[in-house]
Amino acid sequence: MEKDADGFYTPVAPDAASQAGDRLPAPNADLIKSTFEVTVTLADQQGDPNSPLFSAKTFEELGLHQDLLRGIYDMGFSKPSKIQERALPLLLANPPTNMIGQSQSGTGKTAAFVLTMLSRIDFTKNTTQALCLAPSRELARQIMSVVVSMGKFTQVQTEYAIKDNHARGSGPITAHIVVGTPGTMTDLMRKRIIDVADLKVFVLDEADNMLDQDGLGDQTLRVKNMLPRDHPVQILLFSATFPDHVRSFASKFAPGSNKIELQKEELSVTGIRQFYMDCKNEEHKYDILVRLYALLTIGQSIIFCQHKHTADRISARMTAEGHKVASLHGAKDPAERDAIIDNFRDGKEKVLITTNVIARGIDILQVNMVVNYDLPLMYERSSGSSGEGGHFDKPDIETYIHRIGRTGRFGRRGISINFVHDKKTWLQMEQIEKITGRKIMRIETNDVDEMEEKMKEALK
Ligand SMILES: Nc1ncnc2c1ncn2[C@@H]1O[C@H](COP(=O)(O)OP(=O)(O)OP(=O)(O)O)[C@@H](O)[C@H]1O
Repeated sequence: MEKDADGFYTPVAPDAASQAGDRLPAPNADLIKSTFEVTVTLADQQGDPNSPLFSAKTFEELGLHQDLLRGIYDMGFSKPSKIQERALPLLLANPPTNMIGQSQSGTGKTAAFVLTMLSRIDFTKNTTQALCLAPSRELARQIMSVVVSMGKFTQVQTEYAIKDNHARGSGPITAHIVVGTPGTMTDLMRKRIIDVADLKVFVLDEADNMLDQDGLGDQTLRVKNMLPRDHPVQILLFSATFPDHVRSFASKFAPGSNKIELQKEELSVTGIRQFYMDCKNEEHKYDILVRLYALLTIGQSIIFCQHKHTADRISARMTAEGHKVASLHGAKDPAERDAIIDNFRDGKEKVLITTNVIARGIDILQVNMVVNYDLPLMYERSSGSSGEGGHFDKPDIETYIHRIGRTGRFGRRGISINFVHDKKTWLQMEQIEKITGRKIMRIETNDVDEMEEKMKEALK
């Protein structure tokens, strides 16, 4: 079969809150009352998408199986969030329709697609019927924990497609739902360890990243091109961001989709107060981070660096100086990565120094502070004739939105602090401020009391 210019084959139709500090921000907002508006575009252009018929105020009215409703309530959810209210009626309708769903970080996208996967499984068959891909093993493991919690009262069987999880020679996977990262998923499908003949739902979480040609696009497309072509598979793409350059590819990847979109100026939630600190130079950034330590441990915090070696360097230095911090990045081995994120999730570590590996999706409610030790930058290829080389000069707006979205989850308050240390980084931050339309306030670096005051105020 021929592939087209975009590499497609014929398109297929349609916590554990824990022992963290005692001054945590309370979930102070009911998301159902949230002010952000979404635009709903229906695939078949039939009906008024703003009619109440297309939204669900309660989980009961979705016609879910009793076992799934029990799972939802057991997780402590009482009402659908805004994205769930708008997306679930469309996701669960028959015949199944593809969906491109966008809503801000921490607003409940996971539950929307997990419920869809669970509600479409035929539990009388021991075959794989839903696949879900995520950009990191940490996120795949988190999604799996939602599948397991929500499916607690069903007979759902699950399996991972992440590195080092499926022992060599352990035989075919027959689990109903497989969650993983694209490289391992491709590998297991190629070796026919995963058989997708009965597949009904295919989900991409963090879909803009999963489809980006500079990201995981090629690997994701390989998985897509191995899906069955003799029956429709419902394709669901979810993210808080869908930059213009992936939007049209996304529409081709999930043809005939219903779409839920955010306005550009509403990409990040209002509960996150954003600050910056003027540092004198790289070394001063380190000094400031150390001075912030007491504040970082009020709740939990994530410090983002551009490079693995920076994360390792500052965590080693802080540890040597008697501070308790952990570092996590993609060069660590899988078992170590799992232990580090699990300890952080359980509140055993309060400060996590990391890279973009956990910039997306990670949901740890106790995280009330995010520090951009380095601003997120995008790799730009040189326009020269050789096409070789490139540079990191432009701010990566999407990654910024996802990074700060690790705090302020589901209506909670959180703060983010950017370290700027020269003209270039200042201009990059100015660009972020302009594009996201959200004010970034200055905090004085040599006045610790003011620093503490402003932060406590922001978390109230
Ligand atoms: N209806 C609900 N009622 C109460 N809590 C909910 C509800 N839906 C989701 N949550 C909680 O909200 C938090 C954020 O949800 P989730 O991780 O799905 O956000 P997200 O939209 O996928 O964010 P991101 O864009 O960062 O991936 C989770 O802790 C989840 O348990």
